[in-house]
Amino acid sequence: MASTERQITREEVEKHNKDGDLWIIIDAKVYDISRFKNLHPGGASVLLDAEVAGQDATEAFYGLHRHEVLEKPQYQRLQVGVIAGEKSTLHGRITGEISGVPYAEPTWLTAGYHSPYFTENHRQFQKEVRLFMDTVIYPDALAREADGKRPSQSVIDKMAEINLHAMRMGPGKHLQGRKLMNGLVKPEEFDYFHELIITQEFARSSMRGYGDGKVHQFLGYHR
Ligand code: HEM
Repeated sequence: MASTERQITREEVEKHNKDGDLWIIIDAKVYDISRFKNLHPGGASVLLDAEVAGQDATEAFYGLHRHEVLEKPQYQRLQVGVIAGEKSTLHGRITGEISGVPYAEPTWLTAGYHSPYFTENHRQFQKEVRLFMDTVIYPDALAREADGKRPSQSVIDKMAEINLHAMRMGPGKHLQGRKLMNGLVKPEEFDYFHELIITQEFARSSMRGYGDGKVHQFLGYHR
């Protein structure tokens, strides 16, 4: 059985509440932070606090960290099991997902908002661009941010395949005869609002801090 499936009771976790033998619960998952304690960027003392050591630290954790911290492999490895009979309820962003949080998305593209300019095709286009950003651009932006290298050729090729750069230049003759976004939008239907969506998606991904400057490099901007 993988260590992340091991069923552990809350009573058991409470026993591991001291320096050298330290467990905590975050969102029904049990983490052994005995050794990590001394490497914790937030210091060791907070982890030895009576309300944290051997306890459910979900609120304390989410008050101070982004969810993505727990998704990093070096921290995922700290998980030793799950609380018996309980289920995790918190998750990070779902790939390609359009946020339901009020004002997290451009209002004119949110469901129920009527606009004389934006059509269903624009909304579908937004979804496709978001999915492309999440699955193709982000992973490479993160990796290139870490190693300082240029965007991967494979990513540039994929961008060329859907004609992202051509679309980024806006509507016009240069789109004629090209297949845009796998055929989702016809060259003669492509308008400034489609272009706006692409620009917004790149800006959004930079704001989220995913490979910040690197995301702009994909569009040919420079820091
Ligand atoms: C498995 C458990 C934990 C991991 C992997 C972890 C990891 C980290 C990391 C990577 C940082 C650097 C900042 C960031 O990237 O967000 C950090 C900062 C911090 N952590 Fe934790 N942490 C854990 C549990 C906790 C708990 C339970 C507390 C509770 C009280 C805590 C309190 C803090 C504080 C006070 C900071 C400094 C925040 C700041 O400087 O703004 N951590 N932690």
